[in-house]
Amino acid sequence: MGVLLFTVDIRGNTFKVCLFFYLLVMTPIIVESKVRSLTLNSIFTHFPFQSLLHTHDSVAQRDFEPALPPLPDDAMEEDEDSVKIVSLVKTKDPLGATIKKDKSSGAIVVARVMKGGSADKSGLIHEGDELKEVNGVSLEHRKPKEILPLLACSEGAVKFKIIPGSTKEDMTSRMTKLFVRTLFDYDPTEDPTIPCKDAAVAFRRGDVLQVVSTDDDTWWQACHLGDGGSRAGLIPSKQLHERRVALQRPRALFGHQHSKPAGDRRSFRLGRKSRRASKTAKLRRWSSEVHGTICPPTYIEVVPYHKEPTDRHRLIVLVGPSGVGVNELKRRLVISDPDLYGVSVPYTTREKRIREKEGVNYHFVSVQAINKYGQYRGNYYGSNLDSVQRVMAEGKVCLLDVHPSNIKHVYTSEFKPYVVFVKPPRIEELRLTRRRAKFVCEEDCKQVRMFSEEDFEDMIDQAEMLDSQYGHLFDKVIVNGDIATAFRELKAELKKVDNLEVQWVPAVWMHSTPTKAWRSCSSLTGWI
Ligand SMILES: Nc1ncnc2c1ncn2[C@@H]1O[C@H](COP(=O)(O)OP(=O)(O)OP(=O)(O)O)[C@@H](O)[C@H]1O
Repeated sequence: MGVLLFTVDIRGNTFKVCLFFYLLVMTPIIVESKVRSLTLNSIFTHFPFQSLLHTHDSVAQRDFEPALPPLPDDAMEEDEDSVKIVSLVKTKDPLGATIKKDKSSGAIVVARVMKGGSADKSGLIHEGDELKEVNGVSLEHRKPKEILPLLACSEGAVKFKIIPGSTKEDMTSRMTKLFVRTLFDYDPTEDPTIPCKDAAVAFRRGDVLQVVSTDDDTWWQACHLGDGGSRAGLIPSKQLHERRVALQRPRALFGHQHSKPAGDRRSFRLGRKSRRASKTAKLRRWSSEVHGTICPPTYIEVVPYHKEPTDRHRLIVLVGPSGVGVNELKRRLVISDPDLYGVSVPYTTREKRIREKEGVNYHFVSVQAINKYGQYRGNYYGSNLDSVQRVMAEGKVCLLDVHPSNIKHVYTSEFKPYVVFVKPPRIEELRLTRRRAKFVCEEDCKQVRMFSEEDFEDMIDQAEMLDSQYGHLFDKVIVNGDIATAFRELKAELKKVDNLEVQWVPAVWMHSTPTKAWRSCSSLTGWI
């Protein structure tokens, strides 16, 4: 008896149907049942064999595929090749595409296909495709917002009648591999211009995103680091964010603000001397003038930095308004581990306070000696780079206290600065902690500083200004309310930074020229 062997391919699964086994098993049974005389015909009419033949026929006729709806009559009127019926199975995730009305033709077209979304994975829907129908409902003369409910209420398979766009490019070849750190907050729920809120990616300042497409001048596509391979979403392009900031200064748009809005303290300020109000207004005016002349921070390209055991520690830059506790935190760090932490003693033109020591807290110098450094509250502060290099060469973590405007001098691969912003807490907590601290400090025979209400207000005002002007430079914000808590948090953070195997640092530190992906992002430039 011959062996009949055939192989069929059902949706990629290979099923080998081997009649040999059927006959091998069945023949002895047939023999035992005294049906030697049965003809081949009777074998073929046997039920299991019939089922086998039926299966074969189904596979041969591809009966297993989902039934497509009948081609609509009017489809025949159009060029046969240009009409596509696409059936996508809808999961709880969105389809991952946005639509718009083409201004010239009035047609509904696919505006964007999100990388990794259902539409993208299907490979059947592309940017520029014209949507004619959804589940048999014509989209003619409909607005995009009328179409969304049609999609929302459809369950299971959603059927589209599509006229493929004329410019179908290979999307994968256009995908960029670009990592950026975001330098502003973005909350799509507060952005009325986003084409589709569900298709957007929210982020906080400092997040690292993988940008997968910069094709569109207005909306880029990106996903959070670690979400690689998952669905990308829309983020404002660099150009869009710059335009928005130019139109609506001085604060970042559509995002949470890191520093407390002035409203917190406004009630306190009412009735205070007008001198305070005019001082604050002056600071704000200066801030918006500065913002008016420079590009607002948007994104900075970052690359992974793999720290080798032989690499020097990164420079730790501590910034904050005067009196917030930068020196106190530095002092505690050095006491806690003098072999690990070292300081570069800064220079200042301000007066020496009681019990401050020359060469320990500061080098106290005249204005003439230091005026090349940055100005801050009427006093000059500065640090000497040689002394920073000396501390780092000793293999220590160098703690540097500078005004943020001077960070640019150490923003290099040599120092790889990690910037910590020490921020004051709310004014109520400032009053409580700083006044209580007086007694603790006195018992401990340490330097005591008396703060006035005006000092607290100044500290909070300055913190807001620093945050709005230099916030994009900050890697970490520590609120110095309770000193023990702030110190613990800072120490843990520095330890983490020192031990992290992979750190995302500005690409300019690692490459002398921007990467190919960054160059491809048209007008992306430095931000400082
Ligand atoms: N969280 C805190 N609770 C109570 N007292 C604090 C706290 N942080 C700092 N102080 C005290 O506040 C005073 C000012 O702190 P510090 O000198 O560290 O400020 P600074 O930020 O270095 O300011 P400057 O740059 O003007 O010297 C010190 O007496 C310090 O002990």
